[in-house]
Amino acid sequence: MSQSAQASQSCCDNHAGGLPVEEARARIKAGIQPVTTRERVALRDALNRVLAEDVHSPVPVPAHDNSAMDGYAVRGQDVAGDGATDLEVVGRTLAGETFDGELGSGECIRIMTGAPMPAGGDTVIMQEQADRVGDRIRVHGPHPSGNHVRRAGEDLAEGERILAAGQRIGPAELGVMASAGLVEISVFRRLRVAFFSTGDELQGVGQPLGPGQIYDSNRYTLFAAMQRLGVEAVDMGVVGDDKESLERAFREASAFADVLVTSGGVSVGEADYVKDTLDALGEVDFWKVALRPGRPLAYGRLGRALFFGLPGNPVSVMATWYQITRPALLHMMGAQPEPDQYFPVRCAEPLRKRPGRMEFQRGILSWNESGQPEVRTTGAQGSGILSSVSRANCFIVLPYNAGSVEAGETVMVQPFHGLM
Ligand SMILES: Nc1nc2c(c(=O)[nH]1)N[C@H]1C(S)=C(S)[C@@H](COP(=O)(O)OP(=O)(O)OC[C@H]3O[C@@H](n4cnc5c(N)ncnc54)[C@H](O)[C@@H]3O)O[C@H]1N2
Ligand code: MOO
Repeated sequence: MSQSAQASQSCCDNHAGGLPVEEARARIKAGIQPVTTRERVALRDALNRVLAEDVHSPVPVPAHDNSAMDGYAVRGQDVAGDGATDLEVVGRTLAGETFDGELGSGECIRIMTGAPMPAGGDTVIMQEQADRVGDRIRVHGPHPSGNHVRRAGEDLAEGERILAAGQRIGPAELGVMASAGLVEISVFRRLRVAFFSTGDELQGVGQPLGPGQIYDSNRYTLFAAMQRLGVEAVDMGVVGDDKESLERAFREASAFADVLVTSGGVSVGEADYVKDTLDALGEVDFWKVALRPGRPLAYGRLGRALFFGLPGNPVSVMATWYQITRPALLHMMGAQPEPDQYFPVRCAEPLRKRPGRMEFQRGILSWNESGQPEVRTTGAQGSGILSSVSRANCFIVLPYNAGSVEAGETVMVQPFHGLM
């Protein structure tokens, strides 16, 4: 069994507790057409975008054989033997210059890191290993031929594929394309993702809280997660807990957005109209996933837009975003699937869990005093305790049928690194 399969071990026989997480993901993926529209963008505008085609290097990188050290470029055969060798310094090359001429027997040049190798020279001796007296150096051998030389094309050969279509562009990808001298690249268009919070109790930051009110944090979490993902996030604010307001907002979003993400109002309470509104104006594909926190998630379509109705609890928003919505959006963006990142690690503390749902508890992964990796809980795991996520650096992923965990047992963790 793969680690991810272990992490998500077989669920319930019926789906009364909600659809298994893998099934929810697979169903969503099967119904999504990835975007195909391409556009050319300048390198710096490509951060977080998805490559629409393979990228090849038009030049070798590095462009020429060059020195990896500050020192002296020599002919390898001159310094291959044991014992001392005296060489005459016949020139000097800094990075950005070239040596005009060819090294003869018994000759060397002063060379700096990054400077092209002189014709005839194939080996570099670090200056710490050479004694300079006037125009001569004395070195003690042997020095292997080719030492401290970086070969032309050793990073990228001319014509080599640097990156593949579907790859997401981060700092390293931007840098490697710049190293090949690329100016513009072809990427898929950005997804436009509308989002709003529902709830009459919600107040915006900067406003005093009235009786029974709370600050709206979900729009901040979602905005940040969308920025990180590289979609165009359109904030539609807070929509009241009434059918008319919801219908108006749903219609508005479906007219311009590829995806609508809402938070709150998807449970069974008396002001929970999100699922019914989706049913009335679009179609509900499924409601309820067997994960915790976040079970009442509603998924479906609203015209041409995908719809994710995330539960209102702040931690449920984060769990459902990272486990369900984000992978779906990546697929829709044209991105290659990310490798599963679940790792077994010793759990240093007991964890409370009831069988039935796959749980994404918040953990702190670290090295203990004995030099072993271990995970600890962030403490209370209520779905309203958002600080449990900000204190964590991983999800502790507990399978459906698992019960509580004893200290010392092995659990699967999914690090936030690269995810959040
Ligand atoms: N009788 C039942 N009650 C509940 C069930 C259930 O199965 N039966 N499920 C619980 C679970 S699990 C969840 S999760 C929540 C989800 O409910 P909703 O999606 O309808 O969310 P709300 O009721 O609107 O809000 C829940 C909670 O979160 C707070 N909230 C909402 N929006 C925001 C926001 N933008 N920023 C910060 N906090 C927010 C809200 O005030 C509530 O406290 O239902 C359980 N109930
Ligand atoms: O499934 Mo809910 O998100 O536990 O609070």
